[in-house]
Amino acid sequence: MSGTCEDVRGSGAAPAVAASVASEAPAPVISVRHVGTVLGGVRIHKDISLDVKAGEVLGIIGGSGSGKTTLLRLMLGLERPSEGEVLVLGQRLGNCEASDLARVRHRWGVLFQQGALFSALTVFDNIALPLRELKSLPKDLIAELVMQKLVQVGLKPEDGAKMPAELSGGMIKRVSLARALIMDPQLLFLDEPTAGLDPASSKRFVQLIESLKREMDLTVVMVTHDVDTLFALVDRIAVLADQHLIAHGPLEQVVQMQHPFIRNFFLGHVQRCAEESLRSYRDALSHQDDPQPA
Ligand SMILES: Nc1ncnc2c1ncn2[C@@H]1O[C@H](COP(=O)(O)OP(=O)(O)OP(=O)(O)O)[C@@H](O)[C@H]1O
Repeated sequence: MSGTCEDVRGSGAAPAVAASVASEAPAPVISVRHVGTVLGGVRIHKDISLDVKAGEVLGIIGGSGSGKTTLLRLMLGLERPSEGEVLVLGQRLGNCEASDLARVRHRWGVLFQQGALFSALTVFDNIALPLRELKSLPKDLIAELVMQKLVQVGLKPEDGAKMPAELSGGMIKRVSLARALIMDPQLLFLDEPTAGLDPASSKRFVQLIESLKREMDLTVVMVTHDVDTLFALVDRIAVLADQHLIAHGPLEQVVQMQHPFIRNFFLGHVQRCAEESLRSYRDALSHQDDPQPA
């Protein structure tokens, strides 16, 4: 199996330089070390190792069934690795105490693919849920925080009274994002954030994620099939295929790799990844208005 981009870049460093760089580098926000996963007797991952650095957006791509969502679930402590270990925000997941897991979970937010809103609760109550679970905040403060988040994700305060069934696809995503961010997390996980949205809504939602990422200084891990979303947001990508991590590095380096999955995935898009094109694409996106939540 081919090495990662980072393996290749790191291999040329003189040992003394490598050691001093390593001692100065901040600890990664997420560290996946030699992880293997077997679910229901089926091997999903073999020897996966990757880091997520503070402040970056890591995109995870791979074919259907390649184990992207399972990797996300390992990072969320919802699955245990069969081999290796996963550390998130300094906490080793898998066999930690429930109270330690609960503490670290308060420091991340998750946007699930279908939004995962509770259909019997209003928008307000869906967003307030994580705050109410703390059982220590006064009602007035909860109301104020929920209203702030509604506005921050581009919704109106009066949308708080609506039921999920009354919302458009774009609004559902925004409510889910507000809930994911209500605890002001350091880390945000996004599973197919633009799935099911039309191109215009998808573009507006990506703009919103980009501006919130900057405002809140978030580290983001995102699974996506969508090339435009990747080009708009990610710093590095991790590519899963044949149970392995076949690439892990900056977007512009990974697109050049010759693995058949990578070639097919980026077919027709390689030129867009040239540094200048990428910069102007992102500039154009961040300068467009974001008027409607549609
Ligand atoms: N609990 C489980 N028990 C057995 N097999 C599982 C379980 N969860 C996932 N799998 C299998 O693991 C493989 C990877 O699933 P996963 O959902 O992680 O893939 P994915 O890359 O996210 O796919 P997609 O892009 O289609 O959503 C699939 O073959 C799936 O059927």
